Amino acid sequence: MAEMTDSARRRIASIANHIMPAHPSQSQQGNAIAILDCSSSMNDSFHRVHGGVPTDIPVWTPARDDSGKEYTDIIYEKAVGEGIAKITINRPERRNAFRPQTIKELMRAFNDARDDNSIGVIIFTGKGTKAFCSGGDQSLRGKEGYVDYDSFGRLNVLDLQVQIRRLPKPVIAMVAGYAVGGGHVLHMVCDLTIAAANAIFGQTGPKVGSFDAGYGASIMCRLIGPKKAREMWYMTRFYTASEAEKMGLINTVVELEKLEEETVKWCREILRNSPMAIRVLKSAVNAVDDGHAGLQVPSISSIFQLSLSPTYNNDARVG
Ligand SMILES: CC(C)(COP(=O)(O)OP(=O)(O)OC[C@H]1O[C@@H](n2cnc3c(N)ncnc32)[C@H](O)[C@@H]1OP(=O)(O)O)[C@@H](O)C(=O)NCCC(=O)NCCSC(=O)CCC(=O)c1ccccc1C(=O)O
Repeated sequence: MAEMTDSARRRIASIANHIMPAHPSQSQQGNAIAILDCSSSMNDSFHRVHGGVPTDIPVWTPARDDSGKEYTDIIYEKAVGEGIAKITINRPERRNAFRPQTIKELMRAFNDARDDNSIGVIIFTGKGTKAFCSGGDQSLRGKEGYVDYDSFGRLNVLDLQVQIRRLPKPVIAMVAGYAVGGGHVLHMVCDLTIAAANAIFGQTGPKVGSFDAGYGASIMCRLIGPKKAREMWYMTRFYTASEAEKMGLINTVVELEKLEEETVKWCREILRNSPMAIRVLKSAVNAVDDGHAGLQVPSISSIFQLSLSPTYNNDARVG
């Protein structure tokens, strides 16, 4: 094979950066080198690349928010050198059921990921392979619902749902095992859901006198239609991952072993696109269900402000 001149190398690097713009957290040079590797002969990175998107698992590093508090119920991580955050409910012994403390920690982590300009996509998942989340922790539920003022405060999961909907970055639910009850609503409020073949979806609330007459009802109707939504809520049946996919409840199903790999691949594909376009599209897709409250999302008002500014940049990553 003929030796490549420096100018040819630079030209290919420039085209490569045009095709796959570097994420702000990557150096332009690093990104170009990755593409150049693909364009050269059959080497290791060529094999790792599928459809132009690397398929290797990122290196996850523990992340913190600025409260200085430790996490007990969740794991919060960021991918080294990539714009991906991962937030994991870490109560596998309870099938990742949430208690008020869990929700408080999730809200802190989602806030941090929202405000971190190097993050473009957030993965939301549960520890282990048996459950994404089994809903509210039933051991804390008294006659008056999930109230334990002394130790935790009220169960604030509805605030978390709103936070995920308003968050101006895509949140991807990565589901292995059960996503049931309030845990099922949590995957529904995410932008996308990628499920392992062992995933099970369902609403269990009415069995224990609980219901979600907010997003839990409205988004479900939007996703699967009102007849199927009534079936899911009234009958409290469970559905397999392939049934859920056919119903339009989730985006795709993959083998359990490939779940994180596939989810990260989707994240990387999203990160190649304009974050501003994506944040406005998220608000737009949610607008019908979120009404005027949804239109208050900062992205919309930011765009008005930015478009009046002479320095307006279509790809600006505003917080
Ligand atoms: C999820 C299961 C189907 C899994 O079954 P299986 O794999 O056989 O495991 P188990 O042996 O049942 O469970 C293992 C272990 O985990 C404990 N556990 C499981 N789920 C919970 C839970 N939700 N809370 C507390 N603990 C849980 C279980 O007790 C076992 O512990 P051991 O010590 O080993 O015995 C199955 O576990 C199951 O059906 N779980 C219960 C699902 C459920 O009913 N969830 C609550 C639904 S209601 C809800 O989530 C609404 C809350 C809410 O978010 C809400 C939202 C909006 C408005 C209002 C509300 C509201 O206030 O209600």
